[in-house]
Amino acid sequence: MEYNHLSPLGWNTYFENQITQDERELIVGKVSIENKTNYQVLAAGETYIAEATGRLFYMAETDAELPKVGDWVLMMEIDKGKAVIQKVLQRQSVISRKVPGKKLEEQIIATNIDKLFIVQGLDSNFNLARLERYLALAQNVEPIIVLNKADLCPHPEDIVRQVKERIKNVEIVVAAALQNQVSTLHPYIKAGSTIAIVGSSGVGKSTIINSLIGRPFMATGEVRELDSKGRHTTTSRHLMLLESGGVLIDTPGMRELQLWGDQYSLSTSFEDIEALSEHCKFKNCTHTDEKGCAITQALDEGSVDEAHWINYVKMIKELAYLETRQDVSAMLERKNKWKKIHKEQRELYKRRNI
Ligand SMILES: Nc1nc2c(ncn2[C@@H]2O[C@H](COP(=O)(O)OP(=O)(O)OP(=O)(O)O)[C@@H](O)[C@H]2O)c(=O)[nH]1
Ligand SMILES: [Zn+2]
Repeated sequence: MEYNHLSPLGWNTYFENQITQDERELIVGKVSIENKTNYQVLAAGETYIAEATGRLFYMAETDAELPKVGDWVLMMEIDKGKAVIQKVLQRQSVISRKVPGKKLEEQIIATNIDKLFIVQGLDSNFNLARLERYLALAQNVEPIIVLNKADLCPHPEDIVRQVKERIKNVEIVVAAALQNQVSTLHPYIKAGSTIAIVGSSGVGKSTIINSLIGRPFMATGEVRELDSKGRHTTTSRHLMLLESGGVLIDTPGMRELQLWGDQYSLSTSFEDIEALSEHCKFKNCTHTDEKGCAITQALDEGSVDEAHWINYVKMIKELAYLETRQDVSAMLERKNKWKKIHKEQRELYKRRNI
């Protein structure tokens, strides 16, 4: 395989099969930082500062189609260390949320992820409902719950038990990153696999990364040095290749995590409830006050936790709203876009006189 050298970064045949004969001359790279106006891209033995072509911007119907951290891109070198991104290869997985605020748009957190470390502190930050919400991000990736700051909790095993009672079939590890106790994470970090780290602000994501790589990760400095214009750019996601193998993606702490997806995103956190709902009398049961609802019956019997159910109903409502509105916004976007294209085409024809 002529792209063998890319496998430590997670390259595989899924991506290779997308490259046409004509595109074989282009440089393949992985987006490691997204800046305001450009990207840092890792390729064979070289780090590039790259911009997306105007065509790529023009063709993108939404921001989500533009290069994001974790993406495999095809580039053309224009100068030493500088390149232009021509194409984003189709993603194997996407972690995204709804943009904060009222807008109904997707915000991509990272792409082409194999595993997701969902971090929570074992201090006052610990919150089961929030864990259930973060698990909805893990589509097509393996989630691992990381309970950090074990040093601040007298009995971490009690919390682990609590999580296990509510969330089935998800691995849970305990860490104390400030004390460099992160060895519980090592088994998940393998050569060629990409892991994103998510969690609210202050749970210790950066401390975990620093402890894993054994030195402080000076992201801002590196970016300033690499930015061709020497500008101070605020970056929010960083992809790094570990010396021991494996790729880590750090993400900014999130204040609110609004969902972007469909009902299937709930199947990890609410596997038990979804299984029960098959026995509801009505197909469109909302599991609130219908007769013959298997879930409310289980609640009455005490076999389903009430807080777990309340969170399920809340999240399912949020997704249902999105599903009805998503179509509308997608349609509007497409419409505006086509209007723009038709207008430009007409102008082009006019200039060419055809
Ligand atoms: N006691 C204790 N404190 C920790 C631990 N891990 C991180 N901290 C502290 O928690 C605070 C936040 O840690 P960060 O690593 O900056 O958290 P973060 O998740 O990267 O935060 P954002 O960058 O805002 O998303 C810092 O003061 C850390 O020293 C831990 O295991 N135990
Ligand atoms: Zn029901």
